[in-house]
Amino acid sequence: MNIDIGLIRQSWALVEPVADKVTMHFYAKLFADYPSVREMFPPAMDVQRDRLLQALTRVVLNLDDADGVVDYLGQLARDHRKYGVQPEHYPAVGRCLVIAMRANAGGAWRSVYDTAWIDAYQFIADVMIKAAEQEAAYVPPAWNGVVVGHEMRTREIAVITVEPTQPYAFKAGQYATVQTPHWPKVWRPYSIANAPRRDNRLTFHVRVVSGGWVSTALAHHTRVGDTVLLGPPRGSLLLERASTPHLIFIAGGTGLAPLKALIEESMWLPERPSIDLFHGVRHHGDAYDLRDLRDLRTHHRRLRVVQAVSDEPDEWRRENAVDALLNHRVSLDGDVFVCGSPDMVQVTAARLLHIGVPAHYIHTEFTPGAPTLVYS
Ligand SMILES: NC(=O)C1=CN([C@@H]2O[C@H](COP(=O)(O)OP(=O)(O)OC[C@H]3O[C@@H](n4cnc5c(N)ncnc54)[C@H](O)[C@@H]3O)[C@@H](O)[C@H]2O)C=CC1
Repeated sequence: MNIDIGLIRQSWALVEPVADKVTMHFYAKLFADYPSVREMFPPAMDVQRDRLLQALTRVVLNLDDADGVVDYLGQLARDHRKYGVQPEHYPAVGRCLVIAMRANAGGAWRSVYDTAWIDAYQFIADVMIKAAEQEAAYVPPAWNGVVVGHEMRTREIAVITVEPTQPYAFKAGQYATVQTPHWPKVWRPYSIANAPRRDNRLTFHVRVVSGGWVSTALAHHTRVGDTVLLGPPRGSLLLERASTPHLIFIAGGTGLAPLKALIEESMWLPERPSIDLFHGVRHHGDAYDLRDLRDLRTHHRRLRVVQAVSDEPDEWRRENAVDALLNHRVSLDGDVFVCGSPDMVQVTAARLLHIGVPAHYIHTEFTPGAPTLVYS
């Protein structure tokens, strides 16, 4: 890696305080000079701008960990295949990025920064192009899926089953990004709520988020027989992270989805772990999956399911999932998997640490520095 890390960091420090302006400038320049690139992006660019910023920040901060940066860029490239990114797009992006940084550095930009960024960007582009090409040999950029099941479990939560038209290999606990024909180019991640099945089907738990384009389209404007696009499976909330015979699963709302997949997978293990699942919802009516969870219990004798209700005014015992765990005096002797909103995950992990659960027993999808997932 032939990059002057010192110059990159110096120049980044100049533009980081105005990073929002840099990204706006970058996209304006890119779309003005290369209009055909515009159609690869969604109509509203806010989420996309944040992603570019997160990615750049991460690369700049980690340049001295060459292996880590290469892994990260490779993943980024594989994720970008579904947007239709081609090798010829990279020089355009690199050129506009340098122009945008220079224009927003308040006159302090030096010509040596140009050279440093051209070298750094060449390295980034080489790694990404190679990673995308390697994967293209055996994995499609996206999968077509037919909706084969659509059930409104509450007014705001749909359970949707999709059958990809080609084999879709994933691990229990992973998520897929989903695009509906209602919102071309807009992708949102949803956890797959089942372990891999012979019928190749994937089930998603979709809660309508206020103002959420994809969640509204999927829940309210999608029917059996409609098609969606699926991105490749991602995520590391996997059962292989666990090492103990007793597992504790703490789910908030539709954060239940990946944990349910892990329960299904655990049923195939030669030595089934015992599992305590605490599912927190705000109101009784939000307990959208009780029937399926009861069904799972009849097949998994070592599974216990506790439904906790946190915001019901008439409930004598209002508790979230982690309160319920403590109230049930469960022995905290095993791996704990937590999934829900980013706040819920953070608060729950902090409480678990506080009550003495070792950090290496706590598993979440949100790792520091990783881009936050937006389920809307
Ligand atoms: N649909 C999916 O595939 C997945 C969804 N998620 C995320 O899970 C979340 C689910 O949201 P909803 O269903 O609306 O449920 P919600 O977040 O409104 O509430 C579910 C439960 O979590 C508790 N909770 C919420 N915030 C908390 C906090 N800061 N501290 C402690 N407890 C808290 C609530 O009291 C309630 O018991 C969303 O943020 C979604 O993005 C995460 C993974 C997968």
